[in-house]
Amino acid sequence: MKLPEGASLVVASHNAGKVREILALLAPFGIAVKGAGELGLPEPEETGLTFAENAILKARASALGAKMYALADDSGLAVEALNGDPGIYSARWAGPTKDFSIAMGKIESLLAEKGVAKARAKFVCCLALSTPEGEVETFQGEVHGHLEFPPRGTRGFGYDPIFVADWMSETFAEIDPAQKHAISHRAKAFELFSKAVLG
Ligand SMILES: O=P(O)(O)OP(=O)(O)OP(=O)(O)OC[C@H]1O[C@@H](n2cnc3c(O)ncnc32)[C@H](O)[C@@H]1O
Ligand SMILES: [Mg+2]
Repeated sequence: MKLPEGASLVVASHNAGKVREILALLAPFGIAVKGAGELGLPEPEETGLTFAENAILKARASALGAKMYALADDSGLAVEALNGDPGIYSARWAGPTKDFSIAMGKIESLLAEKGVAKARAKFVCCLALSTPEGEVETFQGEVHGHLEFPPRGTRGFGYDPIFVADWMSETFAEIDPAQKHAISHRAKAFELFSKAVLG
């Protein structure tokens, strides 16, 4: 589907780190963008069992609520030695206070119990675009790498301080945001989205 000329877009996310990245990725396209928070849209319960199901339900909730096109992002970190956990539960592992040092510590202890060092992991991002009527399309991207402890860096958000992409030595929280946008799961999903929807 194509975004109609002059249509504005709601970014259906309540995560400030994600919204910042999505706005940076959208910036070159000159689209009027609004945040789900500023429109007072609720944060729906993420009852899906896949990234795509959750991205779709978030996009639809905002699109139908605002009567606008809405772009949602469901993403997370999947650790190979933990059978893909925390995966779609990545936000929930940080608990109600959204403390990612807790979530990263939990991953570190589970890996230590299994005796795994430099665990293979990937970030996954599924973007869903919904029309104001609730018709949806999804776009998925991944970036592969490994985990290093203790966490390093102050940039980025969430699990960035423990993730090192293949061919890199710094964590996603240490690199420049422009470098993250060149290779990230979100950037790869966004490339598919922009070609299909904005191209
Ligand atoms: O649902 P919304 O409102 O968009 O915000 P959220 O934070 O709850 O987002 P998700 O449900 O998609 O949960 C994904 C979690 O995975 C983590 N995550 C996703 N992308 C990431 C990235 O680029 N770097 C670090 N952590 C990331 C991050 O901590 C998120 O909270
Ligand atoms: Mg969420």
